[in-house]
Amino acid sequence: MGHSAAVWDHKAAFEVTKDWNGIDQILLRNPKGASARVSLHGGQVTSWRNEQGEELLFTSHKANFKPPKAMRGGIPICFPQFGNCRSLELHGFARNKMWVIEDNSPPLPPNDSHGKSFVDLLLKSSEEDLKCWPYSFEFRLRVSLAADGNLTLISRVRNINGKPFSFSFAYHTYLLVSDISEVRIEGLETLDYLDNLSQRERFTEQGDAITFESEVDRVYLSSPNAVAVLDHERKRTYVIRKEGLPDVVVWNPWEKKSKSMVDFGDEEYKQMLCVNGAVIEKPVTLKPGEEWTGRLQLKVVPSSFCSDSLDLD
Ligand SMILES: O=P(O)(O)OC[C@H]1O[C@@H](O)[C@H](O)[C@@H](O)[C@@H]1O
Repeated sequence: MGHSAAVWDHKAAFEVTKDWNGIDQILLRNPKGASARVSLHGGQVTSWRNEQGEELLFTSHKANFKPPKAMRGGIPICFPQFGNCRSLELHGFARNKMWVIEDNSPPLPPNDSHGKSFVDLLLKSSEEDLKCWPYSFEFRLRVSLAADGNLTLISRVRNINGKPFSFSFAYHTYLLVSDISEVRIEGLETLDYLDNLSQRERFTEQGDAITFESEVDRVYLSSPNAVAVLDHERKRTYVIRKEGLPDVVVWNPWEKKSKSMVDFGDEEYKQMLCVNGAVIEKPVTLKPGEEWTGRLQLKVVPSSFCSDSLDLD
């Protein structure tokens, strides 16, 4: 199909294989051996590995990869809503749909593909979606892996019909951490957040950095464009950079909720942390013909690269 994994000359370089449910998945590789996997089910990134082959995203051992539910882990796409504010299913339908590969996606600025291995996916509203959300859209997702191993997701949502619509959105990123008790988030201090554990009541973050000792389910509002997740035990830091995504969901189910989730191990909360980029408090409104773009870049740096030099502005 014109996309060979061996190609490395600024063209899309990917390989399509089947997962164990027979669903197409795309494998992206870079020349140094880093890789990422994207499933056509949900357009969900299911794996991201560094040059040493170490996995960087969490996937539950009890994850169910069978459609129509999104699998527990990786990076599910929440659209056209995050949460369950409307009559739609929780976190919207996009994560439960089959996406298609788009060979000639409308161009993005050249620096979005230069030197990267990438794939473009497309989701369009189906007859079934129109019954519960009567708006015609095209959702384009580019997933790219750069030569330095950084993973970038670019979402473009276009209104292609006669009436305006509004949506909320999140990349529900499940980061793999060594021990949740040893993890700290920087970049969200002093911000206001909505607490999902208190009927979305608004609070102001008081801590110098966010640490974990119980269930957390919050939406931090209007955050800076970079947030860092420091994993002391593994001596590495995830740096999340985002554009068009003002809010950040921070979620860890902790012990009790973990036990109530059928597709999640009782102890797995210790190894995962959802920190992401989202648009939740002020939904995006698109008039016919308008398009919205939301970018998320994930990068891992050694923790010796101390937070003072992370430049989280
Ligand atoms: O089980 P789901 O639908 O993937 O949702 C997982 C969690 O996602 C979080 O973002 C929500 O804030 C939680 O309330 C929710 O439980």
